[in-house]
Amino acid sequence: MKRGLLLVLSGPSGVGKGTVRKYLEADPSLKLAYSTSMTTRKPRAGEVDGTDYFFVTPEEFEKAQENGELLESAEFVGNRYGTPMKEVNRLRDEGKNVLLEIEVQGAMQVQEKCPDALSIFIIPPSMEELERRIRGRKSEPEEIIQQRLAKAAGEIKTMNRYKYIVCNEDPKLAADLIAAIIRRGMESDSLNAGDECGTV
Ligand SMILES: Nc1ncnc2c1ncn2[C@@H]1O[C@H](COP(=O)(O)OP(=O)(O)OP(=O)(O)O)[C@@H](O)[C@H]1O
Ligand SMILES: Nc1nc2c(ncn2[C@@H]2O[C@H](COP(=O)(O)O)[C@@H](O)[C@H]2O)c(=O)[nH]1
Repeated sequence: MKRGLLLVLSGPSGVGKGTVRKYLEADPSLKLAYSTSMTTRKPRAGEVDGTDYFFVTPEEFEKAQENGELLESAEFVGNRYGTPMKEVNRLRDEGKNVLLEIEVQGAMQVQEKCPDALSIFIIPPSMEELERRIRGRKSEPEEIIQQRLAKAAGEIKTMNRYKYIVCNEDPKLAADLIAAIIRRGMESDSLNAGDECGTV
């Protein structure tokens, strides 16, 4: 069986990564499996442990990191986030294309460890629109919104370190463009020849 791809979807908070992902997940031909991250952030209303994130204590996060269980990790606006590696490898071995939805520090770590990863950076149509979206979501207090927006400009400057850049003006169009990138990756023999992304 052909090993699945490793897909990295990154971009500033509020750009619409999760929204675009939902469109992609609705297409079974893409054989996507979402990698559920670990975080020390508190759950938002409606978020489910084990589905949206594995919500853990700082001590549990530290232990996972010390045990070498994380493919990548980062601190983002006061909380820690990381990708459990074992599950990523298991799903790829099953032929699934594993999607990481992560911020830029983690995306850089993955690109270094796994040069075959298909990395995609999502940009907003404008900074004003990014602010409208992050505010419109009403999921964070003002202080955190300000911190996330302050980070966004620096994050956008890293976009040329990704294989693809997609503007999310319309989420369905952005998802269609990303689906085309994934299909092309699925047809390539060189991308998923068993890269050494680390094992647990
Ligand atoms: N193309 C779009 N046009 C207008 N609104 C959008 C678009 N894409 C996403 N949104 C809205 O923007 C808000 C932020 O989207 P979303 O939560 O998907 O962003 P995110 O990048 O996953 O954020 P985070 O990184 O903080 O998890 C949501 O309210 C969503 O409905
Ligand atoms: N480096 C990582 N970043 C991650 C991971 N899981 C999510 N994220 C990113 O963090 C920010 C904030 O997320 P939020 O849910 O608090 O809005 C956002 O950009 C996520 O994509 C991860 O495992 N590693």
